[in-house]
Amino acid sequence: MTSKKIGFIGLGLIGGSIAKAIRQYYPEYDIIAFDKNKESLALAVQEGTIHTACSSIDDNFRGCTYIFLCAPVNYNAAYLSQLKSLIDSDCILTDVGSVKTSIHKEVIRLGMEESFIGGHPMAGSEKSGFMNSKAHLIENAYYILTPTAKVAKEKVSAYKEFVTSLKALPVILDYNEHDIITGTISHLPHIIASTLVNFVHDTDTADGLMKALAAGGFKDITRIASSSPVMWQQICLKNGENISHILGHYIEALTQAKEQIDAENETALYSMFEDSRDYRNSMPNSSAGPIKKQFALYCDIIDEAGGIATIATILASNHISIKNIGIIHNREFEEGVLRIEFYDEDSAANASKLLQKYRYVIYEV
Ligand SMILES: NC(=O)C1=CN([C@@H]2O[C@H](COP(=O)(O)OP(=O)(O)OC[C@H]3O[C@@H](n4cnc5c(N)ncnc54)[C@H](O)[C@@H]3O)[C@@H](O)[C@H]2O)C=CC1
Ligand SMILES: O=C(O)C(=O)Cc1ccc(O)cc1
Repeated sequence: MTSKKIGFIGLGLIGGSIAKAIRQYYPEYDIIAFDKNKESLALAVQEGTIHTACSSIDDNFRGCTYIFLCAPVNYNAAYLSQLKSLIDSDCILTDVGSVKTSIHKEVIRLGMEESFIGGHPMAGSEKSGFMNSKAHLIENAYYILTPTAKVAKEKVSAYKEFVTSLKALPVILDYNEHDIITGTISHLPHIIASTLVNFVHDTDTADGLMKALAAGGFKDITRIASSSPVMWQQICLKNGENISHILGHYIEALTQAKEQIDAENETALYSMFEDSRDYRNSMPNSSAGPIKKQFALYCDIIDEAGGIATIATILASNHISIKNIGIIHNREFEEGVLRIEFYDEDSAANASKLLQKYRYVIYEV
C-alpha cells in the first residue's frame, strides 16, 4: 500500500473524527494538521492521530493527496486562497462545512474548481472540539459530496471510494440543493431549539420552575441548543437567504397551528398530531440518517457502589466496547436504569445475551 499525505485545517469534532478514522483504516498515512487551538494539535500528536502539527498553512501542505477544511464555514472559505499556491493538480481539496454554496462560489472565484469536491458528513453532535472526536463518528452516516462542474470524474470516484472506505455513505448532491435541504432538516431545527430554550429562559418563573420541571420531550428537542455558537452563527450568516425563506414558511405553519388552537378546531388539531406521528414513525431508524442509530440497551442495576464497574468489567473482559454509559431517570424507567450504548448492533446483541447470563434484567427499547 502506498503511503499518502493528508492535511487537515481545523481539527475539532469533525476534523478530528475523520483524522482518527483515517488513522484507523490507513495507519501508514502521514496526517498533518493546522488548528488555531495548539492544545488540540498537541493532543492529536500525543495520541498518534497526526504526525505533524503545523503552526500555519505552510509548505507542509504541499504534496497532500487530500486536504480537509474542517473549521467553521467562514474560515474554510477564507483559507482557500492560501491553499491555491500549495496544492498540485492531483490534490483533492475538500471541506466538511454545513453550508456549501458560499464555499463553491469562492472556489469558482479563485479558479480552483478542478481541485474541489465539497463534503458534508451528516453526523455529529452538539459537542465540539478534538477531545470529543471519535473514529466511529462518521460510520454508517450519509456523507454528502458536492463536486464542482470542473473536477475530473476520476477524482470524484476516487474520493467517493475513500469516503466509503472510512465506512460512511457518500451521496452526491448539487450544492444549491444541499443548502435548501440542510436548511430545512438541520439549520431550521437548530434555530428552533435555540429560540425555544431562550424562550423558556426569558419567560421562566422567578424561582426557575420551568427549568426545573422541563421534561424528556423538551430535552429531546433541545439537545442541539448546546451546540457551538460560532459554528451556528457562521452557518446562519452563510446560508442566510435559504434559512430566511424556510423560516418564513415555518412561521406560517406555526401561525396555522395557532389559528387551529384559537378556533378550537378539533379535526385539524388531531390531524396535525396524527400526520406528524405517522411521518416521524415512517422515518428509517437505520443509521443512514442525520442522527445515527443508537445501539443501546437498558439494564436494572442494584443500587450499590461498584454496580456500574461490575458491568463494565464483564463487557470489557468479553471484548465488548462501551460507547456511552449512564443512569437515566424518566417516566418509562421510574426507578432509574443503566443505559449502555454500543458502537454497533452486534455488540449490543452480544452484551444483552451476556448480561442476561449474569442474571441482569435487560430492556431493549
Ligand atoms: N458539529 C457537527 O455536528 C457538524 C459540523 N460540521 C461542520 O464541520 C465544521 C467543523 O465543525 P466542528 O468540528 O463541529 O467544530 P469544532 O468547534 O469542534 O471544530 C472546529 C475546529 O476549528 C478550529 N478553528 C476555528 N477557527 C479556526 C481558524 N480560523 N483557523 C484554524 N482553525 C480554526 C477550532 O479550534 C476547532 O478545533 C464546521 O464547518 C461545521 O459546519 C459538519 C457536520 C456536523
Ligand atoms: O447533533 C445533531 O443531531 C446534529 O444535527 C449534528 C449536525 C450538526 C451540523 C451538521 O451540519 C450536521 C449534523
